[in-house]
Amino acid sequence: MKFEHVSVLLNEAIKGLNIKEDGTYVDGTLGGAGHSKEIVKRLTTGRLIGVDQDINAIKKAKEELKDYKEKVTIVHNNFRNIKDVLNEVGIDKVDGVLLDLGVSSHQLDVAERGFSYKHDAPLDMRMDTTQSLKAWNIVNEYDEEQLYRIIKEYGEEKWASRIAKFIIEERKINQINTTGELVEVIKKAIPKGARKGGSHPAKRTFQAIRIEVNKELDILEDTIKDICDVLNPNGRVCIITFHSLEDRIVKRTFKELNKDCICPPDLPVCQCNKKRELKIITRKPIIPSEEEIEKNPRSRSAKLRVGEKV
Ligand SMILES: C[S@@+](CC[C@H](N)C(=O)[O-])C[C@H]1O[C@@H](n2cnc3c(N)ncnc32)[C@H](O)[C@@H]1O
Repeated sequence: MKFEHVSVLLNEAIKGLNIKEDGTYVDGTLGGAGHSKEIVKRLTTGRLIGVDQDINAIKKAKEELKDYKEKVTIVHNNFRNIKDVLNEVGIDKVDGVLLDLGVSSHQLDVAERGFSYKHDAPLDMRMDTTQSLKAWNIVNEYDEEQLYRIIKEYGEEKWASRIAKFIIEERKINQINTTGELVEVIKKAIPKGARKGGSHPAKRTFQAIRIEVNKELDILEDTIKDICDVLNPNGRVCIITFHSLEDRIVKRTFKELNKDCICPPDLPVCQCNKKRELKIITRKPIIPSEEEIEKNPRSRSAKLRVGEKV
């Protein structure tokens, strides 16, 4: 299958990175290399380190960036390991880091990856296919309380309690092996009246399971702090998120990094010694134009936040 992915907030992210032609940049989420290509085109003596945890994305990015080989280093890894990745390629500090979070359209479109409720496929959802935890393990091995917690928290699903209960009931009879079987259980759990209109009934639960499989939220705060550590002064971090849970973490972490002392106000002298590390460039997140949303409906929920190392 062709690797199709339309980059979201492309111009806005490139502008946000404030690219210097001799700078060093990291794209932590290479995907189809749409953003990376625009970064590398702007470099003369500069360098781009591209990272993705999905081996298919790595293959695609290598092909897309083959004309820029001398300026690009591509690494199959999780962006949570950004410090190790830079260490391994002998780089100490960088001038910008981009994270365009979530799944690519390609990952959603390849049925056998098991990300989509629109195709029937084994329950997988791993971005990194070398890891052992799959959606199958969550659906068939988590207890009711764990299922409820992730569906409620990561899916913000109103019917989380019923969905968790119905999954457990189904498991007493049959294992749930495919995305299609899971969709049927979710449909049974959500009362018919509540299913009219709006989004697909399985959308939120699938999002929740995907986040749990790939530990998408657990790693975000620490990664942003690590990014801040590796940025040169005036270096930029640009993060594109696709749902409110991710955006909240980015907003909160940027705010924390933007603060000086965080001691309780009644302490006469500062004991935390915390220094402001990041200036917030986007007070409000940048969102796609109506034109972009019309051309690429997947961009609808995107938000870009930009910070600058002080
Ligand atoms: C939305 S796509 C990026 C698309 C890319 N910006 C483009 O324009 O083509 C997200 C990519 O990030 C990767 N990804 C998500 N979380 C990751 C992580 N923690 N570490 C490394 N790659 C990750 C996914 O495998 C996917 O290929």
